Amino acid sequence: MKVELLPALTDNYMYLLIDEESKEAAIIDPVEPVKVVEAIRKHGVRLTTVLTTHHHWDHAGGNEKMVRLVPGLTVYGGDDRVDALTKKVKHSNTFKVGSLTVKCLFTPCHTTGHICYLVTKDNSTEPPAVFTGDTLFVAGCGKFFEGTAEQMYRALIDVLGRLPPETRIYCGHEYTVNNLKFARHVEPDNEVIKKKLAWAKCQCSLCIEKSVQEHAGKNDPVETMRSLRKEKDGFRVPKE
Ligand SMILES: C[C@@H](O)C(=O)SC[C@H](NC(=O)CC[C@H](N)C(=O)O)C(=O)NCC(=O)O
Repeated sequence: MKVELLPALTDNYMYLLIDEESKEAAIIDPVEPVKVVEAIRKHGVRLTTVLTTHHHWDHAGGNEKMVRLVPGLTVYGGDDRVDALTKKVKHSNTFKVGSLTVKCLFTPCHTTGHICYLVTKDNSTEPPAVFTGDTLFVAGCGKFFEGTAEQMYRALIDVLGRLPPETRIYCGHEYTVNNLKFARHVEPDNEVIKKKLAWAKCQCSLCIEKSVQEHAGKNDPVETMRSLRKEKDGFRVPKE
């Protein structure tokens, strides 16, 4: 299986899940459907499935447009409030996307109908993938908008915590640095947190640098600097 991360809005993530064997694909939380269409064209895949983690607008708000752009999609979700829902799922329900098996994990708390999707490939050594929406983030979890601490504990420890340790986790928002700063506040002497925070900050600046390098068409920071200076020298500030 292949997973392409598609950044959306300010800090959301959509994910394009591709079964390389059948070229069938699913999209998780397509809040920006036009970006999804561009990605499926780029990969030459057939999008058949929308996996909605929960009904909030920044996850399900693109569903109506998504089904207009790609007719015939099956839209999965665990809540009647999910836009364009065609198939309501419950805990442990399974279905296929090409040769991949998707298992629904009911993790109510952030919302009462929140579903995480566990994806495995049969007869393969590939590690599973789980799409956790707003239940689990890197170093944190979602707010308890419609649930209790008991429910979040169950979701994180009893459901997601029992997945094989090699499972790859794909969460719904980028909150890593803020979450780790809070973790450092809670455990100021924890060296693992300090190291992870330094790593996360570094990743953020690398991402920024990477997009600037892409703009400049260079893969070296000094060459990028040279190119940007030259570009700015000739830049006409647009009238607005
Ligand atoms: C309704 C929809 O917007 C959400 O539920 S988003 C998930 C939610 N995020 C926030 O409240 C914003 C947090 C802030 N911008 C940040 O960077 O941390 C959430 O559940 N956040 C978890 C948290 O720990 O804040």
